[in-house]
Amino acid sequence: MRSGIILAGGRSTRFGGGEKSLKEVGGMPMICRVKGSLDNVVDEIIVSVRDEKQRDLVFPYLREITPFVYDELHDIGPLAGVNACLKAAKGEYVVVVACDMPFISPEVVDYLFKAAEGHDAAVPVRENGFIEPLHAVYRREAMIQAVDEAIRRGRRRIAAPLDYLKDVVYVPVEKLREIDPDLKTFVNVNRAEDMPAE
Ligand SMILES: Nc1nc2c(ncn2[C@@H]2O[C@H](COP(=O)(O)OP(=O)(O)OP(=O)(O)O)[C@@H](O)[C@H]2O)c(=O)[nH]1
Repeated sequence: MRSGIILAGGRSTRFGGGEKSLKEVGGMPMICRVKGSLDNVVDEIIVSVRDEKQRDLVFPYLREITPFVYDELHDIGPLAGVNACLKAAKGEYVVVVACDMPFISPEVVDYLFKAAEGHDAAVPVRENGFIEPLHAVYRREAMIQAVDEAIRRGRRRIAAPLDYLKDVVYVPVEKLREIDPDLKTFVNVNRAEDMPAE
């Protein structure tokens, strides 16, 4: 079984003004686009929000996306969402993505699931060594322990748990061009000016 975790508990401080995940790209809120991209590649989707208040305020019309999972730890950033959702998920493998990646490719996600099979994770890596831990597949049980360890050591960077996984497959991003030639799957909207025209 495969699970999909969509992280949406951020405060969108760089974007400024309003809930970033609900900003529309191509006439659809980004988070709905992300969900649509995962629908056919995973067996369940979990949306990670900070707390019930955030869900009620900003996702009133996304209630069909269940379950929502709330952070158990606060003010530590995305790792809090990963931590809570991994425990709620049922899949042996999970894909973790951000809500602000409007062009996620289902084919790339499927490729990463297959690459992770029998390993602890499949994480895209760029030629310059930059990795994409928020567009990656993890073996859930191994990642639960790795995230716990990172948090216990006070390490909050989203890449920190990788140091505690034994067997990570790094997938060259260039290899993924065979599936997604323009690598739009990694487009990440952090600021208002990052919003695609499409
Ligand atoms: N559940 C949860 N998700 C978070 C948290 N912080 C960030 N995220 C999510 O993690 C992903 C990456 O977040 P960032 O880019 O670091 O933060 P952001 O809120 O999107 O934007 P900034 O506030 O401008 O940094 C996004 O999908 C966020 O919604 C958190 O504290 N809890």
